[in-house]
Amino acid sequence: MRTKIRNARRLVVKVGSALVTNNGAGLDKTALDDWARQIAALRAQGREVLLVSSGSIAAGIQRLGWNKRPHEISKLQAAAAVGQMGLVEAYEEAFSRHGLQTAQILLTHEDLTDRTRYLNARSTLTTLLELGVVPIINENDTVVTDEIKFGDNDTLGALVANLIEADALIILTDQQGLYTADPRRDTDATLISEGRAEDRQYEAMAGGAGSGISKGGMITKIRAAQRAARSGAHTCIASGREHDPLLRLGAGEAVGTLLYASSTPLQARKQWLADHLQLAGDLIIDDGAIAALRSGRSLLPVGVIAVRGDFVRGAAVACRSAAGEEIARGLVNYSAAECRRIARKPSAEIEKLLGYVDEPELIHRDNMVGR
Ligand SMILES: Nc1ncnc2c1ncn2[C@@H]1O[C@H](COP(=O)(O)OP(=O)(O)O)[C@@H](O)[C@H]1O
Ligand SMILES: N[C@@H](CCC(=O)OP(=O)(O)O)C(=O)O
Repeated sequence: MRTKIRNARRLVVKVGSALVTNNGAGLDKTALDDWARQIAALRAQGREVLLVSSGSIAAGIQRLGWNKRPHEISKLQAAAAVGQMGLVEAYEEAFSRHGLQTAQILLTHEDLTDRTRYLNARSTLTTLLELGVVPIINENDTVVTDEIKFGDNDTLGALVANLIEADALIILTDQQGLYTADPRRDTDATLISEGRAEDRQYEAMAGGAGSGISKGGMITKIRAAQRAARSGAHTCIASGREHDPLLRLGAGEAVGTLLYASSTPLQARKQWLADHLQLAGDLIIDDGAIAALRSGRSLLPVGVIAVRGDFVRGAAVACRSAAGEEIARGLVNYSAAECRRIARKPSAEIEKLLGYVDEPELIHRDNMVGR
């Protein structure tokens, strides 16, 4: 089973507040340096890594000299804004020692539920990965209110894993992994080595957060594993305080708890697309495009003969033959008006025709499911 992590090419690593801030004592730069070293080594093995890091609120509270976590949301948001500065600065410094550039990404729930923003976030992240940059992701605490908060970064880690179709989500925390009960409360609790992410028995074992500075606890990690599994990503929960947890997991060592997904990323994505798509329009495609789609390739504007309906970037549309047969469906990268302007044209002309280029494909094969 651990070969699943050894073979993972694209990984999301999530580190929690307790680890990042050494239980609220301020940013633990030694720990940050250590993760940066391990992530640089994983990158050198040809893997792509994104880091979801908590710690802005805890770091801000410490920077502002407050001795306890405030209750007012606006004060927490202010602390997050102050702390985030220090957080990204520390990561930038740590990764630059290994010749790696970093990028700050702040996301809200709405960014990942709105189709257009979803595609924008996805293309920014994949472009950063192509450029060899390590994205450092956190929740955008400045603009969130209760209803649209992820609420914890375990959920954010899983949504990012879904967004960029990661092979694995590694959650580093202050325990060795998932125990049969909260080890802070039950000294007889034993470590679970592995199981199916979807197995409901784990929810009953998991309790809330272990310290005043963390939010989620183990239950949000179990739910994150269930969510990550929906796009075929396997989740590992392991201690960030151990020696080289990321490298050992990458080498296939049985560290922490592995909660594996039962379906492959491709099956999971196709299932998601098949279940979720409410069609907003049609792209009528020529015989060349039909052949391309049937052999699993992306749809390019040059193969589109006509556009029906009125839709926005990110909407679900059907790709049909001139006779009306549905060949595939997927999430379109351009609005209906833009599609009409670039239909029948080579992708190289998109910029000239629209004044900008989002993607060379009208529908990327990763966002498409054949009928
Ligand atoms: N079954 C369990 N196994 C392990 N830890 C658990 C369990 N139930 C609750 N916990 C608690 O979850 C804590 C980790 O979550 P949390 O405090 O939110 O950390 P993080 O900041 O890493 O997200 C542990 O310190 C532990 O006390
Ligand atoms: N955006 C917040 C997230 C807090 C949070 O989720 O904490 P944790 O449960 O430790 O991952 C911060 O950076 O402080």
